[in-house]
Amino acid sequence: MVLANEAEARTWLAALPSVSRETMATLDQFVERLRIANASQNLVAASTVGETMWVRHIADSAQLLTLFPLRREGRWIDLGSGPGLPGLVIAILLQGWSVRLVESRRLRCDFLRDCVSELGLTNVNVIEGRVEQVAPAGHDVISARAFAPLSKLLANSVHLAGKNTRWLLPKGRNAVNELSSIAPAWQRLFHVEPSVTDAEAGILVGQGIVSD
Ligand SMILES: C[S@@+](CC[C@H](N)C(=O)[O-])C[C@H]1O[C@@H](n2cnc3c(N)ncnc32)[C@H](O)[C@@H]1O
Repeated sequence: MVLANEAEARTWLAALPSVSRETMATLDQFVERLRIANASQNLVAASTVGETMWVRHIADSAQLLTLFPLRREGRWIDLGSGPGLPGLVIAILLQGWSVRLVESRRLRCDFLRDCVSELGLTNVNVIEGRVEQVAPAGHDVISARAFAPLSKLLANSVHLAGKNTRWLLPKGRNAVNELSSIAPAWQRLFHVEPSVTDAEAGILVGQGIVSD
């Protein structure tokens, strides 16, 4: 199944477990802030701002929740969040979870902090800095969209993972190639799931770490 347009994306999202009318309203607020901010800083591709924001960004982020057994609480970290994709969308959808957004660019962090405050989110921590410098800590989920090539991503973030960590890595049309580029021991931890927003795109889903 691939979402064909904005109306389908909204309907699909509204049918996810625990997505209330209030949640949809908060997502609408986020989309509006993204549209406005994109006029002054390049947060998302301009071609996606008019007609495909819900498919390309909101549903594309939210689909990560369908790829593992969801608990009520947990610790999620999103690497290279940019304007909060997927991390801020996840924080809106999973208000029982603690969500950390790591982003190195100050202006983007300003946008994230403004959104957190305007949307009244209490479960988000914006970390302004580089992923590789975040203090070692365990997380239940690590996500990263369009952040870094897979081998570099893993090398720079393994200190944030443990044996139970779920990796959720949207990799677009290059998912299979990227997976084949890493060491076999790491490859065995991952598989590719299809994306609901692009028939040719894949999401790398992994579990745990390779210990030496
Ligand atoms: C291509 S953008 C993707 C943003 C967002 N994940 C998305 O899908 O729209 C990559 C983001 O990662 C950030 N970034 C790059 N290297 C980083 C690092 N080492 N630590 C933290 N953020 C980084 C960039 O500033 C940029 O906002």
